[in-house]
Amino acid sequence: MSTANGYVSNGEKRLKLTDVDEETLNSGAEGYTATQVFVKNPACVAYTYDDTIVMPGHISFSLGDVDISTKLTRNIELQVPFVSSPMDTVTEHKMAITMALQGGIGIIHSNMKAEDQATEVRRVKKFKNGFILDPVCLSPESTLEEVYRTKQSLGFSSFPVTDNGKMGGRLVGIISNRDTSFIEDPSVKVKEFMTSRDRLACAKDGVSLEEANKMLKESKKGKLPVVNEKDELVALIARTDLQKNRDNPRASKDSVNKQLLCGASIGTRPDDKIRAKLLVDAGVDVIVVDSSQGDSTYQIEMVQHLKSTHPEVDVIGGNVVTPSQAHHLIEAGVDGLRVGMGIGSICTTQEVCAVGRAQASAVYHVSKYARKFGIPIVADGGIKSTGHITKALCLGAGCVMMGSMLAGTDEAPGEYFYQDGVRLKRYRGMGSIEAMNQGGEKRYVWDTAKTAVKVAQGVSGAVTDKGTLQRYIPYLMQGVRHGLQDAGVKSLDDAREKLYSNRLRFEIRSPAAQKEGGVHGLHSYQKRLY
Ligand SMILES: NC(=O)C1=CN([C@@H]2O[C@H](COP(=O)(O)OP(=O)(O)OC[C@H]3O[C@@H](n4cnc5c(N)ncnc54)[C@H](O)[C@@H]3O)[C@@H](O)[C@H]2O)C=CC1
Ligand SMILES: O=c1[nH]c(=O)c2[nH+]cn([C@@H]3O[C@H](COP(=O)(O)O)[C@@H](O)[C@H]3O)c2[nH]1
Ligand SMILES: [K+]
Repeated sequence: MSTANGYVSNGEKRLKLTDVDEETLNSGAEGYTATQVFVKNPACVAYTYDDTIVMPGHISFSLGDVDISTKLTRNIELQVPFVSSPMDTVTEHKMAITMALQGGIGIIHSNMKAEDQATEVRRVKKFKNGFILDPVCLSPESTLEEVYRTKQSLGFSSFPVTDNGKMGGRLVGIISNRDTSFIEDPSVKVKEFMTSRDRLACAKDGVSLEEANKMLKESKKGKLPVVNEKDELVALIARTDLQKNRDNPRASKDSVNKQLLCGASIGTRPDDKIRAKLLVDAGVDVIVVDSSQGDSTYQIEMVQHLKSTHPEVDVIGGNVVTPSQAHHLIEAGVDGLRVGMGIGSICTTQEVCAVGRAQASAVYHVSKYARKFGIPIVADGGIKSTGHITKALCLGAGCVMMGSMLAGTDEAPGEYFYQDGVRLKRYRGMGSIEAMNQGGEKRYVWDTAKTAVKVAQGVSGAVTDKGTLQRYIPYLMQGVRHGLQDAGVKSLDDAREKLYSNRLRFEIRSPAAQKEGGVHGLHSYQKRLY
């Protein structure tokens, strides 16, 4: 398909894009350009996702042809435009691994010691599909009672046994259900009933997944320990994992070592330079400098430091919501920008500080400005549905960052709990009192008055169980593909091309129209997402 002068040649047929005359096109009958909605805006109103709606376009391609690959930063490309937020109830290594396997990326939060955050990054970078790199181990001196307790709390039944009871110790045996089924005395030691090393089939460090698979088939066992030349345990391979972990062709990987991509956030205190160094040593691919108001000398100085000290690592600055804020961070050298202030589901910033911006306006204005410098935008927060993601992408964002959408999945930190019969997980703002207390004093020691009052800019709550990301992310992707196809948009480049040439059209919905766009008038209904 080729485009010229607003005309599209589609095979033999030469279609004018909207198939209507100029007068109709300019009358509002075909919706409005983004400039009309967001720039020539006499009422000085800012809009967000729910206010806006995208006009349908012409579909000349199949759903499967919709390409949602994108750029996160100047140098990082992703197959899927989804980023998990650096929040302590959203992104630790499990979330980051799954996000990267699904083609997106996770940003490990910084509400923990710098060394621990670096360990989380290392776990993502060292991840190998099908290889469990941190299996829970037992010692030969553990008792049957301990085995039962560990089984019960973790939900799995096989454990490697090492001389020191830890990962990396010398492998001395393995315990599975079969070993424990006929023993009654809870004080019996593991060494008495384990399957000992001499009866175990083990793989050598460096084994490929295919070779391991073959060995598991031959041994007819459920687990295959991997050991190094000193017979120390380096990994465990589980048959059940192999079955579900088919290689993911979309996975986000670095070009050098083909390891999963991983991001991490830091703050703007002097100590954060040390944190950044540890993260870089752990192999982090992108650092997000995390502030609610990113246009500060603190952040500019931090961005300059990162770009001069670790030029190989991309830096995302923010958060910003205006072109002038963006300009300062672009000048400082950022490779990407994070957009959104006070619009997150757990945010109270606009209430508490009176500063921020409605998100659709923020995304449109900052994307349009940063594009001149080749800087992609992450639309951060306020995403409640696949429709919101599609709108963010149609307004110029390269990616969306999500908190509440991804909290409450199996891969998010924390345990599920029940409240009023509903299965929930905790989700809280990083500016909530609870999160600030967890983070220790780092944020307040800067206030010289010892009596400084902590002002919350977020709340602490819970979200419902969404199950595993392995199903949820494909659902989100497919929803976005449907939306883009309906808008007549074949890729994210195509979306931007149409946005800035006024061929992508929008309208503002009245409050009644927004109601109409949702489910209405039913006595009761069930909402199943997929
Ligand atoms: N996107 C959003 O709308 C919001 C996000 N948040 C999240 O909450 C967390 C905390 O955000 P913030 O409170 O903005 O953290 P922050 O650490 O950037 O800022 C807190 C305070 O410390 C000051 N400060 C920062 N660096 C300094 C330095 N080197 N010397 C002296 N003072 C310094 C700042 O000016 C500010 O007053 C982040 O995870 C952020 O993403 C919080 C509120 C809104
Ligand atoms: O005002 C705020 N107070 C907070 O305590 C807070 N914690 C996180 N964030 C921001 O919200 C984003 C996630 O928003 P969603 O849950 O809507 O996806 C995140 O990605 C952040 O940008 C906060 N904003
Ligand atoms: K909010």
